[in-house]
Amino acid sequence: MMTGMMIEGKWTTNWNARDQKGVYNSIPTTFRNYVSADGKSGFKAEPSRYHLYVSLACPWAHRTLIMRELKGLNQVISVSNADLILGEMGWRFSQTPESTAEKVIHLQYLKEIYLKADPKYTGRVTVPVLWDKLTQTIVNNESREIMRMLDVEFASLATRNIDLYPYHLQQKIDKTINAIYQPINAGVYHAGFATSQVAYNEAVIELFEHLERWDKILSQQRYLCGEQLTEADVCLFATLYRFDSVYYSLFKCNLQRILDYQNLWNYLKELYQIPEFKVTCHLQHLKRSYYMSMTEINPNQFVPMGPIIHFDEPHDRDRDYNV
Ligand SMILES: N[C@@H](CCC(=O)N[C@@H](CS)C(=O)NCC(=O)O)C(=O)O
Repeated sequence: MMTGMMIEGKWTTNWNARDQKGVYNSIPTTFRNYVSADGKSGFKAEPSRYHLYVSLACPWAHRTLIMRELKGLNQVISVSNADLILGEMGWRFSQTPESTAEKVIHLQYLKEIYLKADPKYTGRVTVPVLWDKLTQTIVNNESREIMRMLDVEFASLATRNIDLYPYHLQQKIDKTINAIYQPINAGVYHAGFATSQVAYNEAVIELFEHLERWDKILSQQRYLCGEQLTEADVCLFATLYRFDSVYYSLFKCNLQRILDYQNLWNYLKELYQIPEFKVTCHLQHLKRSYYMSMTEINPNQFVPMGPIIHFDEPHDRDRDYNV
């Protein structure tokens, strides 16, 4: 989703995220501080100190919401949900049945929150954002790092005893998160926002090669890094969950549906059926958000009625993988 960006503290809608070949490039995230358990980073993990700004449509923000649920951090970290539509002025927070007014610093737009953290900010204004109420600044706006902080640094405040970054799997988890990032998590956006046939073709071919590969791996093991649910699964889930409803049609990632992959589809159902994943899933909201916000690729803003997806159907993932 793209609207404007901030240059030296000024909002502009006059920019293009594509290069001359029509390839969509993501701009690196800029707030990269870290909350730590001991506070040595300058940001100590403490209850009620931090706030998350998210959109329920956004797959990157979705990672952080799932982690917050899995760790049982709901009372520790508060959340604001952005309005359904990402408009010309970027994400906005107002009180509607589907979004929450911004009650922490009492600002309407996410860009105002970025400016409060850095009046000369240059970069995209994206969710998720982890805000520190104590020092009144953005700690971090990179989903992968926020997810990791909630998992590791907030562990002593967690009310659920689950570790998604276990010591013996750490290298594998990092490698896997990296391996799925470019071709799959970002790959759907590269396809959807490409402005040349060549760039679109390349993104789609790469995307489906990687989906195929992970489908095979998941025929031999239950989760991406083996027999244990990890952060890497959270990262893949957020993309797979949106795939058949949004990326297949709106972004033209349509060589196959996730439903057509025996293992990816059953894996997706299994994760969806975990209560802490399910409460973060809002398919109707996210469909409307994508189809109505992305006027560049869907100018009439129609929202398709289908497909009807039975995420609650039984899955086959509790089978024996050693045979
Ligand atoms: N690198 C960021 C990317 C986040 C991102 O692209 N968020 C999108 C929503 S899905 C956004 O806020 N876009 C607003 C914009 O580009 O103006 C992360 O993983 O946290």
